[in-house]
Formats: sequence, structure tokens, C-alpha cells
Amino acid sequence: MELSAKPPTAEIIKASKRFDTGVLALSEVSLSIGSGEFVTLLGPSGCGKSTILRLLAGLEIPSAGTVHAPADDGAQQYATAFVFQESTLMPWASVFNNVWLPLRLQGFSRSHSRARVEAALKSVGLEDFAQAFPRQLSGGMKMRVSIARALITEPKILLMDEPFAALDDLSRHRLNNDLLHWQQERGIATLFVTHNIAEAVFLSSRVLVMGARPGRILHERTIGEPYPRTSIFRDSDRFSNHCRALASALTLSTTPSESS
Ligand SMILES: Nc1ncnc2c1ncn2[C@@H]1O[C@H](COP(=O)(O)OP(=O)(O)OP(=O)(O)O)[C@@H](O)[C@H]1O
Repeated sequence: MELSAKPPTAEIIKASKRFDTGVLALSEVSLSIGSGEFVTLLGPSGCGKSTILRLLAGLEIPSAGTVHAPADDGAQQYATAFVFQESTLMPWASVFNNVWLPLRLQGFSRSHSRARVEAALKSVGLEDFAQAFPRQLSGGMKMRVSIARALITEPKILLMDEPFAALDDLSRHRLNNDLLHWQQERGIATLFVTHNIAEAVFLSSRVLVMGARPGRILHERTIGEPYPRTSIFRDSDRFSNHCRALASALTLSTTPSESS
């Protein structure tokens, strides 16, 4: 694959993270996410996937190494958007008010924000649910609201921490298709965390396999399948081959090495 001349949207260079408890969560991790790229972190529980997202979001600082993430600016305060496994919606607020929140925090009035909130809800298929409350929505719908809230500020990078792990297979499948559509349409660089190999293959242009104790990147696989991706790709031998290769890399990553 030809390397882009454009600088990456986000980059981590030899970052280590030791928490106050003494846990070395990451050891000399380097990665970059190019403009519009979809990169996934795959790895055993506790290998530091969330810590990498938190470093890029500025929620943690590295103990060593460097983190370059897109900076917020005056015109667009939220260069980074974070979507968690829990939809983290305000239960007392309507769907409209939940999606409006980041704009409200930037000082935009309800009337000034109306068109953008309505467009965001339409793009995730929830235009008829603006006045509903989170308790009235399914898990998949709540996740759609959460994604609409993340996309409304037009972030430069989208960080997603196992967003679909709690959903049933059908909702997850639909959200995989829709997420790719939204991500490709907007060209947002995305760093996605999952434990699901098939999900990683379907969504990503690159998959990084991590190993634990201390967390580090052990294997990288490019998924050279062009976008848009459809069920034809899911049903193909190419898809199965990628899944097999990643499953075997994951098995190796969880096998303790003699030196650790
Ligand atoms: N604030 C913290 N203080 C101390 N240790 C922490 C903290 N946050 C994470 N850790 C530890 O750092 C390691 C990496 O955690 P992290 O949550 O990044 O892993 P993960 O790969 O996202 O795990 P999972 O797949 O289970 O969500 C773990 O051993 C965890 O217990």
C-alpha cells in the first residue's frame, strides 16, 4: 500500500504508561492513524486498549513517549469524540437534548442548533425519536443516539471503546454496516476497540493485535478490501482468511513469552 504524504491524524510514539498503582499498562507503544483511516485494536482483556484511547483523548498522560492528537480549536471545540460501550446518555433528557449537549456546551442555543441536531438524528435513522427518552429506546437505538452526539461536532478523530459489545448480533451487524457508512461519508479517522475478530475485519483498513503485561502491539494486519464493504465481503474466502490469521495472531499474543 502506498503511504500517504499527509501527516497522520493522530500518532503515538513509543508511549509507555505506568499507573500510580505500579501497573505497567503500556510499554513503548507506537501507532498512527491516517486521515480517514479505520484502525482497530484487538487484544486480550487488560492489554491496554482503553488506555491507548484515553491517551489519545487526553484523559491520561503517558509516563514516557509522545502522543499527538488533533487539537481542539476555537471554531470547533471537540476535535476528538469518544463513544463508550455504555451509551452514557443523560436519562432525564430527551434524545434531542442529548445530541444537542456538545453544541450547548460550546454555547450554541437550542434554536441555533436545531437543524444540526435534526440532521444528525436523521443520519442515524432516529428522526422520529427526538422527543423520546433513553429509557424508551432499545440498546441499538441508544448507541445510535450516542454516535449522533459524537458526530455532531464533526470531530477529526472518533475513538470507540467496544461500542457494540453489549448488543445482540442483529443490532451489531446493522450498526457495523451503518458505522462504516457514516465514517466513510465523513472521512473521520477512527480508532476502534473490539474483542470480536469478524467485526474488526469487516470494519478496518488495519488491525493492530496487542499482547498483555505489559501492553504492546505485536502484530499488524492490513485489510486491503476496498470500501464500501458489503455482505459479499463477509461471505468471502478473503474475509475468512483475515479472520483466521488474526485469530492465530491473537492466540500467540496471549501465550506468555519465555522472556516475560
Ligand atoms: N486508572 C488506573 N489505575 C490503575 N490501573 C489501571 C487504571 N486503568 C487501567 N489500569 C490497568 O491497566 C491495564 C490496562 O487496562 P485497560 O483498561 O487499558 O485494558 P483493556 O485492554 O482496555 O481491557 P478490557 O479489554 O478488559 O477492557 C489493566 O491491568 C488495568 O487494570
